[in-house]
Amino acid sequence: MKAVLALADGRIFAGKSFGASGEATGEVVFNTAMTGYQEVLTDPSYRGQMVTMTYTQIGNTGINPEDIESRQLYLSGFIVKEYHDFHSNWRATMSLDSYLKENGVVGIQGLDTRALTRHLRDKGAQNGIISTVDFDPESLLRKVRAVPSMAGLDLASGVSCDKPYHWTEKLWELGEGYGQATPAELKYKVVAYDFGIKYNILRCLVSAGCDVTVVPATFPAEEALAMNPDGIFLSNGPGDPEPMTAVIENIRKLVGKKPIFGICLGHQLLGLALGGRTMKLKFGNHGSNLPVMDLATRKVEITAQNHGFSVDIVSLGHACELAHENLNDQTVEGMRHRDLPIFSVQHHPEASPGPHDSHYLFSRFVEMMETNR
Ligand SMILES: NC(=O)CC[C@H](N)C(=O)O
Repeated sequence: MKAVLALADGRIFAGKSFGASGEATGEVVFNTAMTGYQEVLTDPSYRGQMVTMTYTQIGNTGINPEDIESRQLYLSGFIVKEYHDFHSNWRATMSLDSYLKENGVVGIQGLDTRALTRHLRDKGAQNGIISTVDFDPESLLRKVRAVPSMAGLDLASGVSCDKPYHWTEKLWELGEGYGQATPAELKYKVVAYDFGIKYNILRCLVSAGCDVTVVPATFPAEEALAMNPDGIFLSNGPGDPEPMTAVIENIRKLVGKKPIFGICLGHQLLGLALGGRTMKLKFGNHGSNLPVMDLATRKVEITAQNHGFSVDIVSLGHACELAHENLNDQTVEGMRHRDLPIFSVQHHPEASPGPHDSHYLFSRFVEMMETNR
């Protein structure tokens, strides 16, 4: 079946339908990861976006019940060069096509994703529409131009959990699967704010010895502090951090009270709570092969990233120093508070998908909690 992708600036790509049929809109971004499409599909930070993979063959490893990063698929469309229906993987239980169909995610394949990626790099990430029912350029452009821009959208509130819960699952190990932590292993009490948290962050925290209680985005700071945690964690999540004013105000009440570690949206929210500004990048960073320097050790790590916004470090004045730098676009990759036990990173140390170079950040958080007990 035929499918088309129309971008808001008028560029149209023709391809074939896979996954669910119908129509979907969202901000089109490209992801440079060569593996891990299942983790990409279930990353809540992609809510409101349609993802194109720059890797050309997608579907070969099928879908398995283990590599999921949240309870559902959040992205609104999936764009690939060559979809492979014949999967071969000892863990696979179904095909990517069936998975997308079952979850109502519209896909398009057989288009020139290299041309699409170059277009997004030149013109910037922008809204798009995938359709298997309407092929009229005028009508498609009318529909895509009615979609609100990602800048200014608070999308995190809709993906957070409803009530607090406890998480005890550890990292995956070959031959073992996901282990469960015993109470004796969990030495540091952590309250983790869920703005669209990825499961592997929770697993990394537990494997590092954290006793994790996940709380909704709106959970009052006073109640979090009443739980007397050793540290607070601020998660990743979708959308623009700036309109999340109530959340930012709440984080402000936690600053100076407990050690804080933030990842991605959590890092951006922390930047805003500390008085800084955030801005939208031209096309952001989405992939699992992005070089970052830890400025404390001068070591370069290859990281997983998925963001379209960035913290302006200058806007934070003297309060925070730059701790990590993105070596591709020189954007702020991490910051450290000069006086308080607070640090955060823009990339995803939990990977999933991606290399484990940055796992050490979870140990840094634990050390910080230990020193500030
Ligand atoms: N992965 C994330 O937390 C993404 C943060 C934010 N939505 C951005 O696009 O920059």
